[in-house]
Amino acid sequence: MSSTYSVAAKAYLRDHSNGSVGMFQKWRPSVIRAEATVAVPTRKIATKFTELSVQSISHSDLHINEIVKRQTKRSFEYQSCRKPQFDPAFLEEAYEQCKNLCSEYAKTFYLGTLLMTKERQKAIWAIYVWCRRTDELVDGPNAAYMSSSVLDRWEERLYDIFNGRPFDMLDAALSDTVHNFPLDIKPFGDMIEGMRMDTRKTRYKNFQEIYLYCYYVAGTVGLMSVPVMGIPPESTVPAQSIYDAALYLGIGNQLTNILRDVGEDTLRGRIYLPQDELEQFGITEEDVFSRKVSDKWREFMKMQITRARYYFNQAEEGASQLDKDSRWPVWSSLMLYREILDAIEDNDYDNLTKRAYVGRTKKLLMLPLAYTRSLSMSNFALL
Ligand SMILES: CC(C)=CCC/C(C)=C/CC/C(C)=C/CC/C(C)=C/[C@@H]1[C@@H](COP(=O)(O)OP(=O)(O)O)[C@]1(C)CC/C=C(\C)CC/C=C(\C)CCC=C(C)C
Repeated sequence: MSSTYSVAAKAYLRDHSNGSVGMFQKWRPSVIRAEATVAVPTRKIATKFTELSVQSISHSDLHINEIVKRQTKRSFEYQSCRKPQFDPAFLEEAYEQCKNLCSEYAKTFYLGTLLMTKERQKAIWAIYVWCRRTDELVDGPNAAYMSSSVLDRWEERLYDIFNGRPFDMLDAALSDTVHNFPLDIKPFGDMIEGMRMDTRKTRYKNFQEIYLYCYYVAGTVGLMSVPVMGIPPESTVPAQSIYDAALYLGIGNQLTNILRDVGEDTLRGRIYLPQDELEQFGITEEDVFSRKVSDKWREFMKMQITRARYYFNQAEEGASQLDKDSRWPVWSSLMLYREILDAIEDNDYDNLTKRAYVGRTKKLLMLPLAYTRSLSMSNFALL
């Protein structure tokens, strides 16, 4: 299917806020839902205190291998045959808007994208904007209007994007992107599923449930990014391990995000921490809601920080396997987010009343450091 967007269509897309759904094949995530119990062996890492489970959902349960296969296809005629034909000026403006949103909301990351090729930059900006808009549905100023039908409609729009029938200008940029790069729809759909989970759930029984949530809302970003960032032909490691690393970077980022925002989340009645582990440390929900930093809390946090660092370490090797022009933003994101964990330690583990942050100067100093890291290509076998 192809479609041409004229200036009139452009205006229509901008102004028409209730576009029809059109024909589409309903996409449904095939991965397990949070409530499902999955019998897979739990991997553990030893910490100073005790063993810590690090992964209790296997990537095959999340169907990652199938996504990798589809995204590493050498030819992707299945997409190019449906490539929408947009008016070039319209498309240029669409990408320009994505670029502006990205530079406004994610300054450091935006800076990191500047070394990438033009095509890749545009694609990452378009993906970024779609992810941000998805997140805003549940976390943004209009979150009060959130309902399952809003997410259903967003999912229909996702299908339309992949079918070359975008609803608005920003969707059109992504529609072009998914036809320029071998991007599979599943990680996008899984992110929407993560937003659904967020609206239903305010407690997480164990790390398995947290891991699933982190996969949905952030691991998916890693999976979306790899086909755009590219794996160079000289890479000797299996694509699957690079995708695993990308997913782990998302998990590490999201775990860090959660640890940074514990206090803020309690104000919304939410605790994104494993209840069984809180219990093991003798911490009750009331303790969390009273926002008092006790020694028990500090010990608990040390463990959680160790686990988040584990994921960043797992991601490092993969970051060095990406195309060299794409490594800088990845290293910046990795180093910057990991630094937030140090900031929580510097606050003596008070993430209940304080928000750990990395100052502007530190952020700026990190950019050349990340650049240096991005110059080296790893020779190590992964994972
Ligand atoms: C290079 C790079 C970082 C590319 C990713 C660009 C991209 C498409 C980002 C989208 C991020 C986004 C808006 C996700 C929506 C869900 C969400 C809010 C997730 C949290 C992000 C940060 O949120 P926020 O902006 O609110 O944070 P602050 O409050 O401003 O601190 C997350 C924590 C998830 C972020 C996850 C990633 C960026 C995944 C990174 C993984 C890769 C780019 C793969 C790299 C490949 C290898 C092989 C390691």
